[in-house]
Amino acid sequence: MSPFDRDAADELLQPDMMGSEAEIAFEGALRPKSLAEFVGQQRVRGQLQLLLDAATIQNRTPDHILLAGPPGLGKTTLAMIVAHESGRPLRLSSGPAIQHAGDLAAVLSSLVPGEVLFVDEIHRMARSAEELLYLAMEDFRIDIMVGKGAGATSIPLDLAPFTLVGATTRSGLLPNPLRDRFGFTAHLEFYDPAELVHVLRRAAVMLELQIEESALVEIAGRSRGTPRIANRLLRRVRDYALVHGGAATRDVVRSALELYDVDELGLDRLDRAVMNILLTRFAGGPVGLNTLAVSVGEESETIESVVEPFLVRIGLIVRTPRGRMATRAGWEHFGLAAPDETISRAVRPARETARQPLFGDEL
Ligand SMILES: Nc1ncnc2c1ncn2[C@@H]1O[C@H](COP(=O)(O)OP(=O)(O)OP(=O)(O)O)[C@@H](O)[C@H]1O
Repeated sequence: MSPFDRDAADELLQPDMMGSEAEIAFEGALRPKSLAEFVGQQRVRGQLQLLLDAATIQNRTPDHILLAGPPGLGKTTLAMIVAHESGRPLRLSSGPAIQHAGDLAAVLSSLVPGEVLFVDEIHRMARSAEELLYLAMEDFRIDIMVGKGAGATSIPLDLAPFTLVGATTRSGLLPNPLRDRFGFTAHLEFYDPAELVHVLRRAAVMLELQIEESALVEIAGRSRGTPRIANRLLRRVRDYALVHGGAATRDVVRSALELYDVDELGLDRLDRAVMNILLTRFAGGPVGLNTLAVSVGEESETIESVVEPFLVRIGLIVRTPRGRMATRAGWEHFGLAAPDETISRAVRPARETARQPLFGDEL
């Protein structure tokens, strides 16, 4: 088997793939309800808290918020927290569901005063709807077009004040006029293993699973910095411990995750395919993102929003002005010798980070 093969891990490690109904229900139950309960993202939490407190003092709706970052890092959860903490109702929608200006007009005109409108994948909303949103965000007003051609007229419609919370994995795709209308943009970062251990410990309690601390650290190190994946791996470990009738120890975690081909760094089939092409066909790069995407038969959006941020973060590739390049650690992870001029980057030491004091005061 080539080091680039193995695909059983795919379903477990895809942060943008939702699982079974049971998993969705589990995710829902796990969502923290307040900023204080939300693990990690200390900076974003502080910024959001200030924004919400200021709105409360002034007795107005909080400013519009854009949440940007890879899938599974907690954007939906934060939107729910914004509504919960400010005591306002929440309406859920998504960019792909808004394919016409009329779809958005229907949602906006039915909002109650102060409602929080969450639009997931906002970069996938139709252009015509985006334009309608500019005025709505700025003045709480929309112009509805009636009729066609020369006889068309626009009827202004006042809206209830609302807070838009947009989520995107591709903030670069949002047109500037839309981006500029958000009072605050939060960039969510991948989680450190210590933070994931905290997320996992909370989930283990909900699953009524007895699990050793070292086992949590082991799962955290393989979770791609993503709480959704950490929780998903924990469920598989729970199954394994249940079937084999033992406590969830570090060895049990290793055996369970080996069964699912989740390697020590948490790489999946697509990561391996990208690394394979980069190392073997392009001699480690530099190579452009689109070329990589075409070579592995995947959308460049997926490579850019899911694969690349993770590979860069763990130090297997770097972005250079001429394209993406494999690092020395990237070559070595696949058991290949790096050319002399290769850039050195340490693989982000998942376990070592986790051995440091686990939680700061903010957790
Ligand atoms: N900071 C956190 N603390 C605890 N649990 C978290 C945290 N962030 C995310 N989770 C958990 O991870 C799961 C996924 O989170 P969520 O759905 O909010 O991610 P998302 O960024 O909206 O993903 P997507 O972009 O795919 O919709 C949820 O079960 C949530 O409870």
